[in-house]
Amino acid sequence: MYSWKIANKFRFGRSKEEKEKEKDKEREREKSKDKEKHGLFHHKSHRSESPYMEPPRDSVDRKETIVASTSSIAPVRLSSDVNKFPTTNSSISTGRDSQRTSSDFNNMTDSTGYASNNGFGSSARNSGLYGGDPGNPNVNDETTSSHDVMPESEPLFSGIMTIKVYGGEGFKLPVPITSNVQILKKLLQSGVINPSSEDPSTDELVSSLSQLDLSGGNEEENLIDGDLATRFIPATITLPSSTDLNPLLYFTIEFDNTVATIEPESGTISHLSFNKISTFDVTRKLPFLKIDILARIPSILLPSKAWQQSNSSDPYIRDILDRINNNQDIHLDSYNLPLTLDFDSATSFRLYNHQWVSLENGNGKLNISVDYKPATNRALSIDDFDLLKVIGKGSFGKVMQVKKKDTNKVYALKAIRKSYIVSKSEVVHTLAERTVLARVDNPFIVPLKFTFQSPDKLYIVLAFINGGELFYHLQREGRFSLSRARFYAAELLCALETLHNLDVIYRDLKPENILLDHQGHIALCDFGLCKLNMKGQEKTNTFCGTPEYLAPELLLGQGYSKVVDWWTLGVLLYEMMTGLPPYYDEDVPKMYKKILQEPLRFPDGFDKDAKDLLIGLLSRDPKRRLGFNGADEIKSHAFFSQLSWKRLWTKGYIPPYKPPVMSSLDTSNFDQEFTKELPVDSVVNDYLSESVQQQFGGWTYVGSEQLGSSLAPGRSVR
Ligand SMILES: Nc1ncnc2c1ncn2[C@@H]1O[C@H](COP(=O)(O)OP(=O)(O)OP(=O)(O)O)[C@@H](O)[C@H]1O
Repeated sequence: MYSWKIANKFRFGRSKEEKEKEKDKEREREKSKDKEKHGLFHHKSHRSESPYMEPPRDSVDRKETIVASTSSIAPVRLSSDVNKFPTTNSSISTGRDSQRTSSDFNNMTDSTGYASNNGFGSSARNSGLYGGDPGNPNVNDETTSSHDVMPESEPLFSGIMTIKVYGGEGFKLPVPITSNVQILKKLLQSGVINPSSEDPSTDELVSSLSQLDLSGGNEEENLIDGDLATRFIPATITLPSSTDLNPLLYFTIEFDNTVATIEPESGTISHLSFNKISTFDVTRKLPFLKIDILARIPSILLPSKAWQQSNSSDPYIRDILDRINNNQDIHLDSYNLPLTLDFDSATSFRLYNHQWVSLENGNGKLNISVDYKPATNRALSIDDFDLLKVIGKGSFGKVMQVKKKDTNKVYALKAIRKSYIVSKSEVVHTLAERTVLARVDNPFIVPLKFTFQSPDKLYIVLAFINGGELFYHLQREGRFSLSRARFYAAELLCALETLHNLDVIYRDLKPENILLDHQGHIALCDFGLCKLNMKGQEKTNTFCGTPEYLAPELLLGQGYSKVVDWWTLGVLLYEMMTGLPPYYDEDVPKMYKKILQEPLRFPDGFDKDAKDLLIGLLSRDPKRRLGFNGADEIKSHAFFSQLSWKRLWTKGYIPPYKPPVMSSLDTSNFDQEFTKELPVDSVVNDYLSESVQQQFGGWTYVGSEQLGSSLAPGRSVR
């Protein structure tokens, strides 16, 4: 993942330009130190010298995944050999980032003298059949062929769901708003109050409102109680300083992590009219769709600061006021609308007909209809999408924000050049990514919508997750509060548990691979390092992952099982709570040595339960690591005792932080380096032999597990 990219220490073969940049950076750092010494910086707080305390975050680079496919390059004998760890600079083929050719890869010898040739010839590598430890029968290595990672056939299922929202009733504002006459006048003029009623004119209404004792006991300020406001205040307003219409209330419908925002057309807060239609691509039989009601109250409508201070002893009100003052939307209520998609219907179907749906906590109701229409299972092509923005670049190609032409739904589309992955011997990993995504069904894993291919490229269409990477948020904030770290760890634990239940090891947990959705829930992405078919305690031996997150058994080349993922969960929790991974060192071999030998240290005052959990997860002996006997072991730890896993599973907790996302089109959480690029699907003219093309058979996915190798014409869009 490359957004918010900063200089990368772990890439090897750094160019002259990069080295120059680093020197410049070093000079800048020196200058900064000088400035700090002379008191020119007052915004940076001093940090402890303690090794486990947080250094300036900007000294921690984006962590680069390393992908090496041999078991023989990793083993290091403790202590005497500890300085001979393979590093990305010397010995580990990064696979994705390496400039080496595949034949270099075959005969590579690292600086420690460990040969990296795994016994497979170059033809095997070129066809993606690489990796492994042929000498060790107990070890399951990357000898998987494309047939092993290709999905079994499953019944076809896909369609289009149309949701019509007619109106809503009974909503209210969660806080009183100011009754300043100027503002009220503007507000009341800005919406259609209630065309059918015999309401007095705006002026009359304003004057009658200002004569009311609306202060609710507060003599000094004239306020309109949230409940009362509902009858007068339009649902959509223009503010004194603007001409734009803003909804005070809106709601979102979420299906399979694709979100539609429904804003009112007219009416007052207690009596809204929507008249909106939204269509969703259905590729999985999910049991419900999620409806959330949110308030977007401009801070100009809030009572004075003095009022806020004297009335914020209630944590609920305080939280709401904080959010409004920080321009955040307030979650008011939600409802999981049950869906019965479990039918084999070749014809259209009405699931709800003008149904009034009451929200969970009784804060209003909505009138809706839901229709389902089965789709014709044809393979998609790039022509089915409008390309909107570039949002990121992976090692194999770019990721674009796109809009599907028929449903108008916004997705992330990852385009991968076939010839490139073949040349990097990454066919198996790429197929594994698609297979895992197609099989997995977990609320905290980015949902796959479709895959298709052209003669030159593979395409993956995913739900567009627009709250930004966890890495980005952690960088900005330094560290997270205990409850926020716990929330993310719990959702990730569920995601990893699901993968393990499918016999998949994830292998690359880190903040860079975790996205936040529009509400602030976790969406794990980048499944390019997944290892499939890992039953029980079965071991594999491929040296891959991210240096800071490598588990000791992986470094020691002893073979590793699913339990490595629990180590990485521990590293991530530690990083979220302190700002740095536990054994972080700029020098990679030193960091590996620390991972194997250094005691685990905690800052003073570290939460007792968190400490105990981390000691369990970061146990160097995989057999004694918490989670060795399954995820339940971790779930029942005291650190999570306040959590209902059932509720968590349904996204039932309101996330502690909501990223600033205005709509499904919003790309403000993505690096401008990408978003300012022209979104084009570049033309390539690679020749791929029939046998190479055959490896990609079964790639195509439109909600069914398999549409074979169907090749779309692959016209490039300009
Ligand atoms: N579903 C998504 N929604 C929003 N953004 C996404 C999505 N998937 C990927 N991205 C963005 O695109 C970037 C690259 O994606 P990704 O990491 O999957 O590519 P990759 O080639 O596998 O990367 P890597 O080189 O790290 O393996 C990510 O950093 C992320 O910012």
